Amino acid sequence: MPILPGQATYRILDASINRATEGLRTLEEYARFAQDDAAASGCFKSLRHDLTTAVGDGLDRQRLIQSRDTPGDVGTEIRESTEYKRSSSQQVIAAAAARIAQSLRVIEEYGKTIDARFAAQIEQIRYRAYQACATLELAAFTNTRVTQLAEAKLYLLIDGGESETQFTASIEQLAKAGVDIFQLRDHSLDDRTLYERACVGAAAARKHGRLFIVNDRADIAAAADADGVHVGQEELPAAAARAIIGDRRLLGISTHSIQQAKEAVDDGADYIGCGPVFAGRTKQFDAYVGPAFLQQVTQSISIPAFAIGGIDQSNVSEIIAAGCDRIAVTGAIRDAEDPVHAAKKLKQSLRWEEPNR
Ligand SMILES: Cc1ncc(COP(=O)(O)OP(=O)(O)O)c(N)n1
Ligand SMILES: Cc1ncsc1CCOP(=O)(O)O
Ligand SMILES: [Mg+2]
Repeated sequence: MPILPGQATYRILDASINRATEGLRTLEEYARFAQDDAAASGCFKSLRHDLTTAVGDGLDRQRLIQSRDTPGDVGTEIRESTEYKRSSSQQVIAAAAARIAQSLRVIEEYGKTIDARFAAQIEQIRYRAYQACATLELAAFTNTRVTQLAEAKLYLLIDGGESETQFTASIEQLAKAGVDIFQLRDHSLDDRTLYERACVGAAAARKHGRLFIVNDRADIAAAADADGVHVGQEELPAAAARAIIGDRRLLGISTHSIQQAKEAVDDGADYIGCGPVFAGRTKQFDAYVGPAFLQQVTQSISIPAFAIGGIDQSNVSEIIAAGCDRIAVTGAIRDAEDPVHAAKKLKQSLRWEEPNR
């Protein structure tokens, strides 16, 4: 069927309106279901609504529908190889944002040939869409776990406790006392109980804006929606753990030498554990790295590094003197007469203060 010039314009407009609406809907769903952000979701919904209203008022809907000729559209056969590839939700968002911007611009330009007032309305919608897309993209790219990790100083390795109730109560009390990261480390629990503790622990930590990591088990970390997993040198390799937990969860790796620390960075760790620094009651070792290793790490490693092993109030100053102000502990809090007080005191010791000059 030959296409009249006016019909071609309507055909372009129809395709672009559909594209813009689909893109807006894609972002609306992300804001609603992935970010639980009612304001952002509402913003995309009203953009969609305003676009539909502007089209209804400014264009002849019958002509739009009559111009549609999907089987005859030569463009449906042309596909870029990247068009079917989206390896993360961030890519989905970036693609949808680009589609919205382009299609609104097309509607505006071709709309000018029909009705200047309609084109001006679309221009306003386009500006609002730019702003909404930029805000959503920024939020999607910012991993709040990484931001929280960057600020964390006190990391506690904790077992599953006597019951779910006791476990969550401990996490809540210690989170208020200043523990920034909890790691569920319990080799005695069966998988089901470990998973259940991880679920309630992650929720309790999140309630107080703290992170919750699972020791050794990437599968349980992902299933329980924890913030990440911590693996040792003889456990899952970094790439395998990452494949299970995904890009948005944190990966911690134990390191015992500067080579291992550098490897961990290259392998994509978000943080490292450095130790064992001193002898402690929780786990026995044949050798200890001492504060000298911490000095090497603070001089050459850029990701957060937590000193671990036998650290308590009596020797935390040695860690700080080595240039490290992040510690991971078990016994210092677990075995204290007053664990909340012990956590508060450790946290105070880690606060960086401007030295007198
Ligand atoms: C923060 C942190 N650092 C080091 C370790 C030790 O991990 P690993 O060497 O795998 O030993 P286990 O904890 O699995 O016995 C850790 N768990 N956390
Ligand atoms: C799991 C682990 N890995 C190195 S040291 C350590 C135990 C930490 O516990 P504590 O602080 O009681 O020495
Ligand atoms: Mg381990």
